Amino acid sequence: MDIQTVAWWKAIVESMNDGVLVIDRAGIVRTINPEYTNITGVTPDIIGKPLVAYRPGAQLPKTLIDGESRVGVYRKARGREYVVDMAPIIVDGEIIGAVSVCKSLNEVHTLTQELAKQQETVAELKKQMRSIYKVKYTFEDIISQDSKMRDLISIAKKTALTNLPILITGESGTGKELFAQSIHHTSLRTNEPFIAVNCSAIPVTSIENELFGYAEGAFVGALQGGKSGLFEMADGGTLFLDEIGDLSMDVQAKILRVLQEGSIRRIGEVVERKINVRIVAATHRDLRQMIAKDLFRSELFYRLNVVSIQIPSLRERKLDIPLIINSVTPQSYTVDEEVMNFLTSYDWPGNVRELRNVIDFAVCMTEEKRISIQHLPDFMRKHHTLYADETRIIPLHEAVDEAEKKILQHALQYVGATVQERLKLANELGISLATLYNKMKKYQLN
Ligand SMILES: Nc1ncnc2c1ncn2[C@@H]1O[C@H](COP(=O)(O)OP(=O)(O)OP(=O)(O)O)[C@@H](O)[C@H]1O
Repeated sequence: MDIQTVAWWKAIVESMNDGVLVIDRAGIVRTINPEYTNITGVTPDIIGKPLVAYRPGAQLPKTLIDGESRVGVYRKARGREYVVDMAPIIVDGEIIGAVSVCKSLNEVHTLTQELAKQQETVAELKKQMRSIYKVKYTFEDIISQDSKMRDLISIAKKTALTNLPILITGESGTGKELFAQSIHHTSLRTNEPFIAVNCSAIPVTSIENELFGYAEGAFVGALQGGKSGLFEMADGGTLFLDEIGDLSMDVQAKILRVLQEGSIRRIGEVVERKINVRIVAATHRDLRQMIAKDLFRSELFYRLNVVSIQIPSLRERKLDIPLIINSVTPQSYTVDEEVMNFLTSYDWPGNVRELRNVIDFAVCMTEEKRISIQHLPDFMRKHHTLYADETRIIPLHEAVDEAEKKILQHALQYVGATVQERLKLANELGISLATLYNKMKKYQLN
């Protein structure tokens, strides 16, 4: 080696952040760098002397004999702690020396402390995430004295403790999410996240990104570092897939795959990520009918419908109406008997949600802490005049409108939003598709 090359290698070794000591084939120390002195306290006067004479416990000379590398050897000398990696230096198949590279344990301690700090931050963030995704409702919040509802609550409580998928069906506002939250609360996953996804509210173009996440650069506008999806966020907890009947066949197939494999693949990524998620799905649609029309995958239905909870509409459990009214009305308020009777006989297309809204509104309107018919929303007062007072003569067109609205409201609950389904409904109703859309607009039905 010429002088320039030797100077070059010396400069490299001296600039290293790890301590370096090199011995030749005879076990004589040929070089050490300043960091070696920093870490071990051994000064450069060792150079040119046999290592074992200076450091009797040194293992580096063994490397000369067996040619084996030694990694992470712990050493403590002169009150200093460090770890050493040792390797033979081989040229043309012959061991011509050995090198020892050491790292101070102070640095390792600092890194360990830094790691522990980061782990604490991750644990704290996880805790915060759990509190964000904590459920609000429990089974105690489900108000009902209906025997069918009591049976459903009992089934839900029992199955909550398992990992079985649950499918909750029922009209809008019947309490599907209330059941889903209560199930999570009672389950062993209660301290893990409850993630609710309204499948009908997420645009078709982003539903897959939201559910499965994506890798960096998966598409234009993808976040740096990629993004985890809702399945990943719910890991360890419960994923509530609300309005599952509104998902395209394509997305249904992908969800089915996730459930079968127990793992997800972010969009644009090839690695599979294991997930442990309990699925509770809900819909107001008749999935069996959708299967018959090739709008829902039967394999997914059977996978989700392991436990089936079919919540009856409020009009099918009228006894619950006064109970719910009383629970929503503040204690110091009274409700006129006329109001109670009228609300109990009403059909409640929006179920418990609509009933709660009507009472909240009436409580706001009354000034004497007494709810009478006049405090109900306009559309209900109209309905009351139409139906409650049978002796009163009302314009026929108002009665016809009201009846028409009720029929449409009811029918629309059971059909999807596609043109084909609406056309089929229009045919069943004996009107054209255009007339159906006009009437939906007139009565503000979606
Ligand atoms: N049996 C019940 N007792 C008390 N409150 C109820 C009951 N059922 C529903 N509610 C209340 O009614 C509202 C609507 O309930 P929830 O959101 O669970 O209905 P949903 O069936 O999931 O509706 P959607 O299909 O429109 O999403 C909530 O405020 C919920 O607390």
